Amino acid sequence: MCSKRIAIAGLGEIGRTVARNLAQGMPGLVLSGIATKDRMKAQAWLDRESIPCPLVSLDELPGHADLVVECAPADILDQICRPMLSAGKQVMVLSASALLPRPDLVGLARAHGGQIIVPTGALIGFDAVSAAAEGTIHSVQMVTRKPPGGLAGAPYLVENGISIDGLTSALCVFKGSARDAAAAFPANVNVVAALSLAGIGPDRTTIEIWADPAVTRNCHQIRVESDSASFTMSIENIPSENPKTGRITALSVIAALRKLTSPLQVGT
Ligand SMILES: NC(=O)C1=CN([C@@H]2O[C@H](COP(=O)(O)OP(=O)(O)OC[C@H]3O[C@@H](n4cnc5c(N)ncnc54)[C@H](OP(=O)(O)O)[C@@H]3O)[C@@H](O)[C@H]2O)C=CC1
Ligand SMILES: O=C([O-])CC(=O)C(=O)O
Repeated sequence: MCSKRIAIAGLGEIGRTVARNLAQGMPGLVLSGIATKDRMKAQAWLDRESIPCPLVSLDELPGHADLVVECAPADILDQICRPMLSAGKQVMVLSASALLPRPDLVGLARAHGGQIIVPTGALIGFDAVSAAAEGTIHSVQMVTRKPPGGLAGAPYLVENGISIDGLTSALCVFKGSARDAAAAFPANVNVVAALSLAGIGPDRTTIEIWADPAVTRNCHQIRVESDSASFTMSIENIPSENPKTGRITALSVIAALRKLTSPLQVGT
């Protein structure tokens, strides 16, 4: 049987870990292409890691892959998804914040037999949330606490003149819907965008975001009330070299990729 060809768009924190694991060998999967911005930097990294893999442009991805792992800046989501989905292929999307204002991408996938896969990423419990969504979910509330460095530069902070430099106590910098949070903090709370897609949607899912100098991890707490169960979940993510991104994110992608071909699947 032919291996499924997996390409990576964006060779940063997540992309490098996924590339390494695919290159080391994952059953039924082969690393078939990488699209990145700085090709010289990417080639130097591939040479250092002894990973043989063609570097391709975003529009060449459909010719090289059955599935693309999108782990690039949110503003190029369209450029990655449209050619793949139009060709009836799969995209695993990490920039979940950028999906919320683009429901047409789901329509494109439907029209051409493609698929968008949003992995659990830096969060937890999408199995229970999607099971509860088969019944009636009354509310999904999330509270995120990050070290100030994990929120620095977010458009909402800049546009509203909110300074988080030198904070000595926790500051609530945002309270609102997942939809508004995704627009306000596009590189910081992809987690709530993904959670909203698993559950009751971006307008009814709510989030508080705190800049907290007392935490060293990206901490997320979720409370779900439904007609089948009430549950509370929390996760404390160790930041990777990119302080905005928890280490577990790339591992979630690897686990999701492994499920694509595994003879045993555990969890919804
Ligand atoms: N769903 C979730 O739970 C989570 C989602 N994320 C999201 O995942 C995405 C990736 O995160 P992360 O790996 O930490 O990000 P990084 O910033 O570490 O890496 C992004 C990479 O994208 C590359 N890139 C920039 N422009 C282009 C382009 N035009 N074409 C191809 N590649 C490009 C950059 O390449 P170069 O180095 O050449 O500039 C960079 O290496 C982000 O959108 C992030 O917000 C993050 C954490 C959790
Ligand atoms: O959602 C994100 O973009 C990242 C995040 O909160 C985390 O890694 O904990």
